[in-house]
Amino acid sequence: MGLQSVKNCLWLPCVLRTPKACFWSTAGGGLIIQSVSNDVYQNLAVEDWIHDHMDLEKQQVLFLWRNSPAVVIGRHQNPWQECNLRLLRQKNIKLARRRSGGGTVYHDLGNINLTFFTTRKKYERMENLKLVVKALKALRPQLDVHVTDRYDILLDRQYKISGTAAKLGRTSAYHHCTLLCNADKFVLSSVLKSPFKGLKSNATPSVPALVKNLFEEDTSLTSEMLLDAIAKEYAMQHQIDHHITLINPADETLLPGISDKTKELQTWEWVYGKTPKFSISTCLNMVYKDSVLDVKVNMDVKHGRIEVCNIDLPEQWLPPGLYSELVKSLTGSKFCPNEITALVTALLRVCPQDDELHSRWSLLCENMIRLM
Ligand SMILES: Nc1ncnc2c1ncn2[C@@H]1O[C@H](COP(=O)(O)OC(=O)CCCC[C@@H]2CCSS2)[C@@H](O)[C@H]1O
Repeated sequence: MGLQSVKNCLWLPCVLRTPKACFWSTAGGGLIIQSVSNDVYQNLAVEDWIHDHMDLEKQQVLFLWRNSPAVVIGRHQNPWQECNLRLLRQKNIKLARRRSGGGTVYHDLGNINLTFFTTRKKYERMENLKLVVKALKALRPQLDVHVTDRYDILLDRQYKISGTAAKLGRTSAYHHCTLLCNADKFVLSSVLKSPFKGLKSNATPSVPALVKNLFEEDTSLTSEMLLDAIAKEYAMQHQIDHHITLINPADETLLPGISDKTKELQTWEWVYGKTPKFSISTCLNMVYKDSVLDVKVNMDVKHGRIEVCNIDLPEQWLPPGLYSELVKSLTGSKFCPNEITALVTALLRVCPQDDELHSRWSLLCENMIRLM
């Protein structure tokens, strides 16, 4: 079944009922839905919505979704430690923090995401992954794919094609996983490299792996074929019809409260502010008038904000008043280039207009901002 034969929203005729009743009135033991959006925040919000609103005792759900380029970190991770934030900004790649634990992955349209929603009691990652492997094998029996004991799916015994994470609620749960079809591996590896040295934290570290795209192994495969094969296998195991119901995550009528969920996932406070406390101890090698100046910088960052800040500048390099103003305004600020740029620009404005001071200040600030 291609996308053209995908049935439109099954619950459209029942928008006047409560959302729960609405989902309820669809197929018996399960529902397969696919997002029409490629926005990572909207799609993660759909996960939250289903987790919070649906009665998964009555029917389990498989949610299929793909995102435009994004890096997705785990709930307890540190984005500065996990990826190259500067490169993400340059390339316009979104950064999202999901609610499940685990490591950092790269998404683009060449990567499929699958979310298996069940009650907490019925949550079974291995079964879900075996279902995916079975679907792949049904499509291409010669594929050498298997599930590892850390719930990755490997191709040819060594290449990761799928990573897993999960969220267990009080009564509901979901297990979601990726499937690399033809993602940009060059971008994947370059954005998942942190330039940071000297960062200390208790955040969950990712477990880097060699990755491969399924389409490298078989060029005749398409994402639609894979989605369809997975939907078929899921439908068979749940004894439901294998129609894929399209869902629009921007539809407040169908998913009341979804836009607030989407907005929350986009906030700085969620993406960066939820980072476990960390400290940075680094040395800025600043080239000034043909010599290299080593400036030690130590910072403690809590909730994404600078809590303690020490910059070890040579004496008299900056007027002492300006130095203490700098440290004072950095303390409490977001560890974020935009915020720091605004702050140092404002500080310089109240300083004497001296060329020498100006170039020293710019050099220091540029180096500090590059850290973030
Ligand atoms: N898209 C994708 N798929 C599989 N493996 C990937 C991907 N991107 C990066 N990687 C590799 O996995 C490691 C991190 O492995 P690690 O085991 O640390 O983390 C994971 O696997 C998390 C999977 C989360 C899945 C969610 C499903 C929907 S939203 S995100 C990374 O360093 C790369 O080497």
